[in-house]
Amino acid sequence: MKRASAPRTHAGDALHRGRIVATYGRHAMLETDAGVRLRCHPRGKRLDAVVGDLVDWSAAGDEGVIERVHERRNLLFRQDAQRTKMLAANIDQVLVLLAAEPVLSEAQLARALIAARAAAVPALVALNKRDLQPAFERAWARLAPYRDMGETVLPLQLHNAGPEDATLADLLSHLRKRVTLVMGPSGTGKSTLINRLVPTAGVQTQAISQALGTGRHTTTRSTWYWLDAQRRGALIDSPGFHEFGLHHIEPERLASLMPDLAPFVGRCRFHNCTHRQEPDCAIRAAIAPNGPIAPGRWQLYVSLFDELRAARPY
Ligand SMILES: Nc1nc2c(ncn2[C@@H]2O[C@H](COP(=O)(O)OP(=O)(O)OP(=O)(O)O)[C@@H](O)[C@H]2O)c(=O)[nH]1
Ligand SMILES: [Zn+2]
Repeated sequence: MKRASAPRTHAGDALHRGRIVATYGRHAMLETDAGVRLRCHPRGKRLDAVVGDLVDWSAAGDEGVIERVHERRNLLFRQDAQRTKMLAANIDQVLVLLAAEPVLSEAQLARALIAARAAAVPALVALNKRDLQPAFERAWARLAPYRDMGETVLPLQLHNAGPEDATLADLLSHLRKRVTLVMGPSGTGKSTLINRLVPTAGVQTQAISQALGTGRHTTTRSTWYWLDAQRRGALIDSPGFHEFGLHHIEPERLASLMPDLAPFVGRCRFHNCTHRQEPDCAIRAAIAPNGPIAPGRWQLYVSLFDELRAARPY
């Protein structure tokens, strides 16, 4: 019986499969199927691979050359007037980590959820620092519209938790065997969470910084951490949450990406209703303090719509 020969590059070098676990500038760290990590760079000038990508690579000395990026199941990115940033590919879900303090920005949360939905990636919200009262209760109440629209919102306490506190275990049950992109504003506890769930995270980060030649204090763009020795679940941290640009989303698509507005899309008098001031608008008719559409959510929609429309040159 004839054996299939291993795939090769045009130059005849053997191709291997790997996964991108960190990127920095033109360089990336890839992990082989056997779990070995090595530094790699793209065949061409630009690195178009992102954390989570599956790639074909060939060996060049003790480095790898990325020959091809496999087709992606999904790709999460943000885009503002200046640039487009790919955050991660092939993920199972996004975790938006918020906290009692710093006071949460609903606009930031809404943007992250819209970006996830636009990429067809499920999202999960956790509100950390339950020990900080009454700030926690206040923040929890502000998240009521999100719970009402069906988002999963979990309370969390990463510090000062009593022995009977089950919030971290609850969150973990949502993370097991899944690949989760963790995002959230500065100071909500992302590093604390990753260090609690991935005891070797610090060592891993250091190894990556050394291999990619980044400074000791610069963080790479995104980093992949396995949650378990069997390498089934993973967390990806992603810096730069505050300027979560949505310029890749057409304004006309916005309402359908907001779960509380979406059921009313297509029910307005005008088929091209923008839901801002047109008569007989089904979305505006559904605005009420206790839902289905909270007034603040509609205001968020309007300001985002205007921003996205202004970002388009026509
Ligand atoms: N009171 C309280 N503090 C917490 C809790 N979890 C984390 N913190 C603290 O919150 C602060 C910020 O936590 P980090 O893990 O550094 O936050 P981060 O999201 O990684 O922040 P950046 O690195 O700036 O993005 C630290 O001082 C933590 O000790 C908690 O459950 N309760
Ligand atoms: Zn309308």
